[in-house]
Amino acid sequence: MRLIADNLSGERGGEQVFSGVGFALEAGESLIVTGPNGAGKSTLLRILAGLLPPSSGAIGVEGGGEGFPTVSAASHYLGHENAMKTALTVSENLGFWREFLGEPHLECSEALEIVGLGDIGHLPFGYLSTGQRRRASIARLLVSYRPVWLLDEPTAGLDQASEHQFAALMKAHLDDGGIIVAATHQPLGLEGAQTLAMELS
Ligand SMILES: Nc1ncnc2c1ncn2[C@@H]1O[C@H](COP(=O)(O)OP(=O)(O)OP(=O)(O)O)[C@@H](O)[C@H]1O
Repeated sequence: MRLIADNLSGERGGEQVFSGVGFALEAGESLIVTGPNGAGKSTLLRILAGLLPPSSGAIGVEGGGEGFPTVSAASHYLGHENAMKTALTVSENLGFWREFLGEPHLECSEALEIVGLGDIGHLPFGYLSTGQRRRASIARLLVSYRPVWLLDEPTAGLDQASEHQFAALMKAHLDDGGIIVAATHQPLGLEGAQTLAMELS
């Protein structure tokens, strides 16, 4: 599979935030997006995820087959918000996403074990600490399969051990032929990643 972005521009509130962004990622490759607050990293990820339209340019996947014909169909999007209901348990939240997203991959219990939350699946999501909430959201990447992971500051709130654990998960995804685009202010430990440094316009 190949993910291609060609000469993309993005705007918010009628103002151009970035222009001329292009890249191509093959299976197993990753792109780290850096830049100051407001440079447009989240805007770019939301455009890739299909949540916002580009103001110009094109994005697409090649080789996604019938299952993953577009970038949005092929992608998991992990935004700043964790997209979990605070009153439901961690397991109920993950179970919802597994069913809603389809392409079942790991069982919820397995995914929670992997992110170190195996003991607290029964707790309401709202009881979790900031880092535990992020880890539960990372488990969402594992319960349904998507070849492309779009990650917006994925390690925000994680302690060092969880950062290392997440780096290993990303590496496994890439070794498995996945593709990652991640916006970050912190090193993510992805060796050989392409980089895109966005600037304030
Ligand atoms: N809904 C909106 N309406 C108008 N302007 C917006 C909206 N959302 C974001 N912006 C503006 O778009 C610009 C880019 O924001 P964006 O969130 O993409 O930046 P970022 O690089 O991800 O920043 P950060 O590092 O703080 O997460 C900012 O100037 C922001 O104020």
